[in-house]
Amino acid sequence: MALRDALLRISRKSVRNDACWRIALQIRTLYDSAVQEETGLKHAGLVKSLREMPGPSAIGNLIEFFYRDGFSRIHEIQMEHSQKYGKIFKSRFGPQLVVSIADRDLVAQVLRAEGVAPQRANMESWKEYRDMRGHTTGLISAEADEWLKMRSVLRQLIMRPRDVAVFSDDVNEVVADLVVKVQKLRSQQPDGLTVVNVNDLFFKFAMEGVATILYEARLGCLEDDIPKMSQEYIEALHLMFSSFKTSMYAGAIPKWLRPIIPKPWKEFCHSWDGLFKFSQIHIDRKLLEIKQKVERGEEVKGGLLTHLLVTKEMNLEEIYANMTEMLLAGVDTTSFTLSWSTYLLAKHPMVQQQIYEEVTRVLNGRVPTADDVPNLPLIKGLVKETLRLYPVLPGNGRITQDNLIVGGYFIPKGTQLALCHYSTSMDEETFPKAEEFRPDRWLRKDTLDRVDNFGSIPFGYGIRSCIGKRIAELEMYLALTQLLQKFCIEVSPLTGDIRAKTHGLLCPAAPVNVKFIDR
Ligand code: HEM
Repeated sequence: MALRDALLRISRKSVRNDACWRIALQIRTLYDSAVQEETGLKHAGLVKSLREMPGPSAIGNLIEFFYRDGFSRIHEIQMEHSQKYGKIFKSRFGPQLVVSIADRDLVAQVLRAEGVAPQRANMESWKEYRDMRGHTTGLISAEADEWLKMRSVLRQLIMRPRDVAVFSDDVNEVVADLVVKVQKLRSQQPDGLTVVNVNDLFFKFAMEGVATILYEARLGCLEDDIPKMSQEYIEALHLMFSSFKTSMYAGAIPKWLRPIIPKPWKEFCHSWDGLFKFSQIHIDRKLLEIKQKVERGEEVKGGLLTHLLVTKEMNLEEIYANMTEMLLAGVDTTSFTLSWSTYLLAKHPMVQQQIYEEVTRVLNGRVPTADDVPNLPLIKGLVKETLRLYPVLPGNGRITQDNLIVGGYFIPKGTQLALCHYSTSMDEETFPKAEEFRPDRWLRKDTLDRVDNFGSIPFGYGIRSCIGKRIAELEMYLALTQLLQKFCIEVSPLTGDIRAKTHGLLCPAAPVNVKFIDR
């Protein structure tokens, strides 16, 4: 497959020498005929069909998920099934057939072959809610041209590290509040050191951090008295995730059953109402501010939201929808990763010391900025390694837009794929001693030592990958660096070994309680 990718990338421009170009063309022609032969092989029965693909039975799956609470063990089931059935297997969920791919190279093949507007999954319930309320779809739920248009606008603004570097000072203000909050919370405990359920704190930090960038506003989530509106939003967000299963059922339960089982759909709509309302209030407020400035003849300057409102590259409904979806996507993902990072640091004091020494050497006590990040490879390694061990999205979906041959199977257009990132992250071949927490495995000593990225792609890959990756990274790098500068992080006796569970996202199955001891 590497050959296939290399051949597809060959262009007249990239091969200047005529002789080389002719050879390249000949190889490509040979390859094309091999592919045709492969397609022929399918007809001759040599490429296997989906019917021949192994996988658990539909009834087995039903028992696993509904009776044995498989929804909270999706990552473990992924591992079990890939060990039992191989790197590519099929599962049936009611009428839905899903082909799971748990091999680094096959995942790479699928993602590299994507077209201009890849489709992630069936988002019917999200679309239905939006149609019902007259909202448009945002990046997560949009497809095709509608998605492409919004994605082209947003990718110009937040996809590169230098795009988000301008938010460094704003994020640092939030980090300063986080540090104060750590001090306050630990002082309320008998030992004066422990922060109980650190995820609660990181949730508020992540919400405050991402809102500072998205809405250019502070929400007050880290204050002692959280403003009512922010509190309501937090509740709506919790409802969305705590009722994850119900939200899933909301999509899975056919419409005609809703009068008999109304709760899931009602809760689903109720939490979305809260999320949209919150975004609208903040966006309308900014819009009014801009209008007043224009009326007064003042210059309008600002960040992401101001840019979108002033340039009108998206209409107001699209801005509402995207801000709502980005805020939703940016809070739990970031906070779970921060919780896992602190848990891992607390559990591995030697590793923590190594990272602390890097931070001290590079910064010499100064507050870090985005410009310092390239000089803090172990901080980057810490985040990468955390996301390898605990990818918040343990799997990702795609609906194939062409017929594909993957792993010797013919996969027709329109098939739902599940890319098993958790399994590939734990593959010993790509990551020796995969169970171990080793941020230094990500240091690029030389090219031979580099870990192949497709083994661990927690933000996805390519045109439909996470649009908030750089924002999340900036928040996490700045927060972890400053926490390490200020505190030695230790496990509290209240916390034993914590397993991961899936609750929509991969999260700690028990509260993470850690001690923050002044350095
Ligand atoms: C640790 C933090 C995060 C992780 C691990 C993460 C991971 C992901 C993944 C795996 C996807 C799916 C990519 C694909 O289908 O290939 C995704 C999509 C997305 N993420 Fe994130 N994310 C994080 C933080 C954020 C933040 C902070 C934001 C917003 C500021 C955000 C906004 C989005 C959006 C809007 C999409 C949909 C993109 C599209 O369909 O075009 N994410 N994220």
